[in-house]
Amino acid sequence: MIIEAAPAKLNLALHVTGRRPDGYHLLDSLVCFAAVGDSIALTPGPLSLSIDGPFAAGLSTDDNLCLRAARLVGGQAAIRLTKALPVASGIGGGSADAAAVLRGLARMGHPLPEGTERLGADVPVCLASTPARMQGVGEVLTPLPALPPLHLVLVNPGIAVPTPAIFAGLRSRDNPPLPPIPAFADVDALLGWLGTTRNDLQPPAIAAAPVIADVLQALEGQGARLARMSGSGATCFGIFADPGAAERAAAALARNGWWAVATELASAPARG
Ligand SMILES: C[C@@](CO)(OP(=O)(O)O)[C@H](O)COP(=O)(O)OP(=O)(O)OC[C@H]1O[C@@H](n2ccc(N)nc2=O)[C@H](O)[C@@H]1O
Ligand SMILES: Nc1ncnc2c1ncn2[C@@H]1O[C@H](COP(=O)(O)OP(=O)(O)O)[C@@H](O)[C@H]1O
Repeated sequence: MIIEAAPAKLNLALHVTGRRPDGYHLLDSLVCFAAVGDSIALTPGPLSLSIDGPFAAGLSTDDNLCLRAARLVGGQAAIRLTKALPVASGIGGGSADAAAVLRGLARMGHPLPEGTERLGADVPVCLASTPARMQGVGEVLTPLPALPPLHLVLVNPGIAVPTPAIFAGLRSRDNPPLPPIPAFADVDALLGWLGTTRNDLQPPAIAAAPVIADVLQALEGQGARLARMSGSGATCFGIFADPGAAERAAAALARNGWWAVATELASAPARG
């Protein structure tokens, strides 16, 4: 059996810089991955999918990105998806799962295909699951040096936010790109740089789901040095000073009935 982790994707900064004629938006995003995520297990055999884990109930086994990824390369395997991330939540769960299936099938002899952004705009960046600048509609990737260690809390208030509706709610589609991304010497340097950036999808997401503003305020109230939404929401992240502060904040925010986890950055996926 082959096991692949599918780490949660975080857009630490996300600028929307334009729109293509087909309606897809041009992005400029600093993307990294957390040490929390879904898990994929592949066993050689006829193609099938089973799903377990805390968020399994939100998903269908028919039209699932795991199966679409396997079909793209003609992979034959029984796929078991353990769904630990909330669905449709701005942390790339479906894209991370599809990328993990492709990585696993590559280990079984199916080379990684071209054009994986057709499965989902976040699939290319999820294939490497290491820090990157993501541009184009998600397919233009520039790998970045390792980020400084981060003490993160991820919080989702339990509402699924549909990505197309959030893009449709943008007031401005031609925003400035990210400033140049330096190699960050430490977390203070990263926080200083992040302070000059935004998530352009945050205002339309808050308009659609005002509880996101409550989540951000609650993260700040727990001492987050930066609180921001990831992707099209509704998951938000906080960057804390140390692991203890992150653990205490996650425990306090979970008492609101929210999904809240303290975590770190992911290490690069194992190759095998
Ligand atoms: C916004 C981002 C930022 O990382 O993250 P999430 O909120 O999904 O995590 C991604 O670009 C989302 O990626 P993903 O969720 O894979 O998107 P897709 O399935 O390809 O597209 C869903 C829909 O979002 C819109 N979309 C997506 C990507 C993009 N660059 N421009 C868009 O306008 C389109 O309306 C598209 O039909
Ligand atoms: N394996 C999967 N995990 C999550 N969502 C999936 C999966 N397969 C298909 N989907 C569908 O993709 C949509 C986007 O989900 P997801 O990738 O979790 O969003 P986001 O990138 O915003 O976190 C959902 O509406 C969901 O029904």
